[in-house]
This record gives sequence, C-alpha cells and structure tokens, in this order.
Amino acid sequence: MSAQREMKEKNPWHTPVTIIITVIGVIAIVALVTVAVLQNRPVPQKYKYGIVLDAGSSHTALYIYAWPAEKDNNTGRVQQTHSCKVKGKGISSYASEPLKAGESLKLCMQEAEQKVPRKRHHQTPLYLGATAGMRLLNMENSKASEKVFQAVGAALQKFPFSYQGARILSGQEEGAFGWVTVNYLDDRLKQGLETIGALDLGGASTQISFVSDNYDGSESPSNSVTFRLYGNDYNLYTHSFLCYGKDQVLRLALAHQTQSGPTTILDPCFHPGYTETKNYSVLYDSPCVSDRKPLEDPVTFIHNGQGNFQQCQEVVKSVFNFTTCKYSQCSFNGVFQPHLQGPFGAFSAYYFVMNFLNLTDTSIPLETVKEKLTSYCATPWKEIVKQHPNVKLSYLAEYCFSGTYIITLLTEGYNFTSKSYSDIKFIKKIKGSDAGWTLGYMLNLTNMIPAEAPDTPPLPHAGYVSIVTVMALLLFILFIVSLRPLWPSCSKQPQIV
Ligand SMILES: O=c1[nH]cnc2c1ncn2[C@@H]1O[C@H](COP(=O)(O)OP(=O)(O)O)[C@@H](O)[C@H]1O
Ligand SMILES: [Ca+2]
Repeated sequence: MSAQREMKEKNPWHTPVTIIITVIGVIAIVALVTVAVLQNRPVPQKYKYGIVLDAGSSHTALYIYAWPAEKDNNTGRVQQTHSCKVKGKGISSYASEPLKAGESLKLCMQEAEQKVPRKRHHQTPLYLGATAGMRLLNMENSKASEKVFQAVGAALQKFPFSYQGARILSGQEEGAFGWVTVNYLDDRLKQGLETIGALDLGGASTQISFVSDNYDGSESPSNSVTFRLYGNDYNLYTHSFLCYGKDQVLRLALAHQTQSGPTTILDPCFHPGYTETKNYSVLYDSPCVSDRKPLEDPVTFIHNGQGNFQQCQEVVKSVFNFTTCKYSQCSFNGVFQPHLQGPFGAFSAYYFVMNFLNLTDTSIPLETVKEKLTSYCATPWKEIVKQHPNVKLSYLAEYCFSGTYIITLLTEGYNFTSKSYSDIKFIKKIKGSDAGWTLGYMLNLTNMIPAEAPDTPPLPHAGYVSIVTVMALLLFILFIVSLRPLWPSCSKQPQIV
C-alpha cells in the first residue's frame, strides 16, 4: 500500500506545476496560431477608384476603374467597373457653343457619383483626355479649342472628384497608351511575355503600335517610345495618322470624288439605291480636306450609291500616298514602319465595323473577306435598311465604306498579308475592360506600373499560416515528448519489474 501511495505521489501528472505548465503551453500555442491566422486574414477588400473621360472626335465616353486599396503595384489588378457613353457628339463639335460641351458631360458624371462610393469621391482622380477631334479643332481655331477646354474644366470641377485636368493627347501618347492597356490587361507586361501590337481606329485618327525586334528607334526616332515596366525594357514603334480615322477618310474619299465640283456623284462605297443630298461646305469643313475644296462648286451635291467593293477600294487607295519614302520602308504618306511583328489587337471602330459585318473571325481567309464585302456592298440600300431596322441609319450607310477602308488600310497601308492578317484579333474588351488608351493613360499618371519588378513576399498568405500552424503543432508535440520520462507508463515500469 505504502509503495502504491509513493508511486502516486511520484506521478508528475499529478503535480500542480506540471498541470499549470501544460495548460500555459496549450494556451500559448492556441494564442500563437490564432494571432497568426487573424493577423494575416485578408481584410474585407477596400477599393480605390479612378475616372477617365475619353473625349473622342465622335463622342465622349467615361470609364471608372477600380483596384484594391493595397498593393497598387500589382499587375492585372486595375479593372474597369463602369462605363458611360455621353449623349451627343464629341466635345470638338461644340466649338461655337463651348458651354454645351461642359453640360453634355453632366449625366455621365452624375452616374459616376453614384458608382464611386461617397467616401472615396475626394481621393478619386478624374482625367479628361481629348484626341483627334480636338487636335483638328486646335489646328483650325486654337481659341475655340481653349474655350471648349475651359468650359469642360469648369463643368468637371463642380463634381466632388479630384480633378486632374483636361488636355489633348499627342498621337504618340494615344498609340502608346493603347498598347499599354492591351498588354496590361492581357498580363503580358509583368511576366515579360511577347507583347501584342495595338491597332486603334477612331473617327479622326488611327494608331498602330507594336514592338519589332528590328526597330531600336534610331530610324525615325519620332516613332519611338521607350518604356521600362516591371523590370523589362520595351522599344515601341508607334504612329498616329491624323485624318485617317474612318470619318475623316470618308471626307477624303468624297473630296476625291468631288474634285471638279459636280452636282451628282456615283459612289462605289455606298449601297445601290442610296441617295442623299449633301452640302459642299459641310463636307469640306475640316482641316483634313479644306484645302481641296473646289474653287467653284454648287451648294449641294447628290450622293448616290453604286455598291462596288473593287471600285470602292480604288477610291480608298487614292487617299494614301505611296510614292515617297525616305526610310528603309514605309507604310504610307512617307511614314516609316518597321516589319510587322507578333499578334495584334484591333479595337474601337475596327471592332464595331468588323463585328457588324460578321467578320471578326480572322481565320476567314482575306480573299473570302473581300468576297463577303463585295456582296455586302452590292446589296441594295432598301434591303440593308430592312435587314437592320434598329441600327442608326448614319452608321448603317457607312459600313460598306468602313469595311473597305479597314481592309485597305491593313493590307495596302500597313502591309498585312493574307498570312499575317490572321495575327489580328478584333477585340472590344479584355477581361471586362474596354481596349483603348484610357486605362494606360491612368496607369501612367497614377504611377501604377513600376519600372522595376516589385518585391514579392517570399510566402503567400496561406503558406505563411500553414507553416506557423505546423510549427506550433510540432512545438507542442516536442513539448509532450520531452515530458516522456515522466509519463505515467514510464514511471509504472518499476512496478512491472
Ligand atoms: O456602333 C458603332 N458602329 C460603327 N462605328 C462606331 C460605333 N460606335 C462608335 N463608332 C465609331 O468609332 C469611331 C470612334 O472614334 P473616336 O470618337 O474615338 O475618335 P478619335 O479616336 O479619332 O478621336 C467613330 O468613327 C465612331 O463613329
Ligand atoms: Ca478614340
């Protein structure tokens, strides 16, 4: 009996000190794991916002972008959360009534006030960038363009956002930021992957931007833009052709057909049966064509459609100048262009037009595309109107011309071949964000793409929590094992013997 009592007294599990140590150990480990998990638990995501207004020649669009409030520097994180199409025409069309340019933006701005959380309004940067429409107005009448900017600036400052100014983008910026946008959205920059070229077709200008291995910027340096993004150097070729957006090219084509000041023209780029009376002074009211206005013309001319793709292509070709090139190679109008390289994303009016014509699939051979255009252009206007009762007539009338222009620009202008045509993808959006210059513009102005690759944490959050948990468990087991000599079974051994 006395031996048994002695054993019981010697059993360490029965001493208050051991019990206390064990309890403290367990509490400490539970606390450690809890702290590790809580500390690293992803907090409910807060977002920052940015707003960019794209004041294009034909219309203005507002884009809202959002990104997690932390980790601004991570790629592929900024997303478009909302867009709003401003009613009416582009701001450059308000040259004679500038206040209306400002007023036109109100509805979309009020929508933005609803979409961006109130708490974030004051810290949300707001930018307006104007493109070729304002470039042309500025060339034609710089005072009028200043007044439009004043009115637009005054209207935008009435909203609670952090207004960062309104300005005209250079053609180079427009091309380069379009390229940044598509490559950013496609996650190509951070990973240092091969980049995508960008083709942007507007109403008043068009841009081509791509990286070519045999272009280092020494030939025609004005076409070169260099970037260092996420630790990678890029030497981008970019060019913007002012007056080669599809609306201005239509003017150029009509100017070509009205050189002698006729009262009627038979236009192969419009459907048979299409007939409209047009005003000479309206047609020639643009710096792209104003110097070609016939000296003696009637007030109006009758614009009749003929619907002939091949002849339309001849008219379109006449707006390009292929005769002079002082460089090793040119696209058109004496503009240097290196060898085309890599895949291309074609957006804005490229997409609208090719999508309407059911021609976004570039695995369709170029010859078939031309056959389809031939038959589309030859379709009588009455039938086209019947087939598309919900399409705006002004757009509908021009798809034959625009499709012909796009194919001619790509093949004759930029030198895409039947083979390289399939490298083009007609796109509207990438991962939910519109392709266009606006996102690249904002990323640049908010310094959201670092020059050097950001330091990545050695462990992701889940890895960190798992390792801490495993370590804690190991410590606990080690602690228990270290008490082994004092385990009851060990201490009972003498009894067995
Ligand atoms: O639904 C559509 N169908 C056809 N063309 C469209 C549609 N939406 C926009 N567009 C055209 O896209 C072009 C957009 O050009 P934008 O206004 O951006 O000019 P810019 O970039 O030259 O300043 C215009 O020619 C406009 O008519
Ligand atoms: Ca545009």
